Amino acid sequence: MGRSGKIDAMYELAREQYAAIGVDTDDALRRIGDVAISLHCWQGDDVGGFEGDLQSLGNGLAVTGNHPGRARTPDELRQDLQTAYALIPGNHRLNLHAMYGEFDTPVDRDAIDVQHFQGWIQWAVDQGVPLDFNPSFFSHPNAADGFTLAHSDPGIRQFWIDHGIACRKIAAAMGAAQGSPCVDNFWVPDGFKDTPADRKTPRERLAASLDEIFSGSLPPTHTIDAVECKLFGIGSESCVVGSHEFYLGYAISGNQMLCLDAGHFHPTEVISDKISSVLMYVPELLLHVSRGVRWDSDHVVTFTDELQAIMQEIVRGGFLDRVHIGLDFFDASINRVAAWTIGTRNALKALLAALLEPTEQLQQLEREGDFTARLALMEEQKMMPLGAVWDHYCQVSDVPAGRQWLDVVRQYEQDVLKLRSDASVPA
Ligand SMILES: C[C@H](O)[C@H](O)[C@@H](O)C(=O)CO
Ligand SMILES: [Mn+2]
Repeated sequence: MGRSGKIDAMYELAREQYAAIGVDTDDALRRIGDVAISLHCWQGDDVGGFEGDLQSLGNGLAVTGNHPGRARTPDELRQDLQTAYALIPGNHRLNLHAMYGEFDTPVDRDAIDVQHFQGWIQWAVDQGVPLDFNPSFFSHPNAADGFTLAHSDPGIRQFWIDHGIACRKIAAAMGAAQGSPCVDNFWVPDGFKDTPADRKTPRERLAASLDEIFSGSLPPTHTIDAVECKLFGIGSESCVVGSHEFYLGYAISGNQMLCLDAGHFHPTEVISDKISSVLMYVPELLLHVSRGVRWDSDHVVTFTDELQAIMQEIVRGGFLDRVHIGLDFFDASINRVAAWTIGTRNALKALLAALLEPTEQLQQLEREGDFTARLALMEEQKMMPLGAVWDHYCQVSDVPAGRQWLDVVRQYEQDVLKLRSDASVPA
């Protein structure tokens, strides 16, 4: 029997095994097929962007490593992304930062416009990859002292307000072109390295700036605003203006989507536990699925307990239609296409594992107070043949099952990535 036949046979056995505990694997596969994960463009070039002025990465973001093949142009980034999408089952999205526009001449952030994103919009339509968007409030001379929308200088604040307004218009144009809302996520780095004397006024300034940005009404069928909180960053260890409490309150009062990044809390604090609480008060949630190692280090997502818990919470709570799943990591020490592929495949594997749980049975046991059986069945679940269902999903999705995807990435590295050098950037 060939490999493909073996995958079919293993799936049939797995289907029986799951059916015996009341789980319909075909239904789980239908449901996962409807989930689009938003891949983050910034893994492909180490959060550099295409503004052409070689600003160093700042405002608490840091990428380490020098693996060959960083994308240097929008075309290279698109080619790399297409290589990754071809290795990931399902249809997914692209999360684009404003600094990744296509600029013939220098255009400052407050003056960017939809014309600078036409190449991306066309590519998204051609590829069937809907876009999400983010204003870029970092790596810019007007953010050099760590403050943007909460800056004490009204001129600097206005510059960033104009950037935020421009980005909402671009996101709405993307949503109109693709026929589905473009999630526009606001992460604002502002914060203090050392103990502030005044935490209140910067927060009032941030809220006022955001109010101005969000005052223009845009069709929710075109764009949905999200706001991303953070506990600390490099250089903002003592106080981040846009903290969790700040944005939870802001999103509830302004009806924005809240964004929870898995790396943005104390290392012992998990976002899986926050999902069901937050969704009682905000209509929708954006997740930045990331992996902090001791701090917000943005490691590639692996199949951790927390990743599994995040997906379990989404499925167990019936939240699949209210949670947007985005990725957020950047590792330049390994092949960047592999980083996307590993992280996205892991997110999907964890989601599939959650969809293959006997959720109703576990919740019934809990209602009855039978915590012994609940624990027993949760632990038995870990030995169920998830891998056989995953391989089948990859096979019917026409992407490599198992480790074969790595051969494709290695070949791409030889044929494409190793030929790139920073000394000869294509025009
Ligand atoms: C580049 C992204 O906007 C950034 O990672 C942001 O989402 C974040 O998480 C900052 O720590
Ligand atoms: Mn994030």
